[in-house]
Amino acid sequence: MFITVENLKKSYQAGEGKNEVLKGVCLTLEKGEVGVILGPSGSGKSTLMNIIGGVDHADSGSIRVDGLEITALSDDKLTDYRRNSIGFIFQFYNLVPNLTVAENIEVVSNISKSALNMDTVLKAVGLETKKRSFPRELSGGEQQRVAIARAIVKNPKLLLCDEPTGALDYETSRGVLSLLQKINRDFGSAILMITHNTAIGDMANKVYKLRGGEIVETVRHDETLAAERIEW
Ligand SMILES: Nc1ncnc2c1ncn2[C@@H]1O[C@H](COP(=O)(O)OP(=O)(O)OP(=O)(O)O)[C@@H](O)[C@H]1O
Repeated sequence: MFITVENLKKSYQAGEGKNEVLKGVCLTLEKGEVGVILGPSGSGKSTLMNIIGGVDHADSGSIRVDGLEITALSDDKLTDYRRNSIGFIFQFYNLVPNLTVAENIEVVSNISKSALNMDTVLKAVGLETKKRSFPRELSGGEQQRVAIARAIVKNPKLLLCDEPTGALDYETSRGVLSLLQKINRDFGSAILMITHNTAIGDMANKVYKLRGGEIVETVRHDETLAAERIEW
């Protein structure tokens, strides 16, 4: 198994008491699979993803990514893991406004051990001609493509996507989902995606439904739908 999350628990302090945000979450993903985490606001989706991405710490439980036990890593090793193994994509693209498209991508490729070639990545996201543009000169969909290029340039084992289409219209969303599907196919990165949109689950090999910090249902698809065919 490529990713195994076992009995993951996380609480935050809330006044005098504790807010139990993850109550023993388990999930698995094979190499190159797409997983979707569906759940209402506050169900713990971002917390789960942050812990898998090495941005936050669990209270207990285990996460293995390609044989590496994340919960046991020192801070330095966790930084290495975040820097080299994980690509992050968010709803709001988090681009640096005064850097060009190429420079935004270089911020990441310069510190990655096995960075891909800039032109390969720009071609993969269809932005060859926008290399010298600034984010303000791009549409929302194009900015998200830059964010995707920045995430994949490090050649990550796992792409973590938190509502990647949350700020985009219907057609642009489908374009971004289709691009993620193509990247999954061509680069072999596993994808774990958070969404409120149940229809997006149809493009995933596995759908995990999270409610109140627990996985209440797991759906496995033997066949996945091409993003262009998803409707909502
Ligand atoms: N750093 C933190 N400190 C304290 N509480 C937190 C922290 N991060 C998240 N929480 C709490 O954990 C709960 C789950 O938050 P989380 O962001 O994981 O939910 P979510 O399912 O991603 O929600 P949304 O869809 O609205 O983004 C919420 O009650 C939130 O207030």
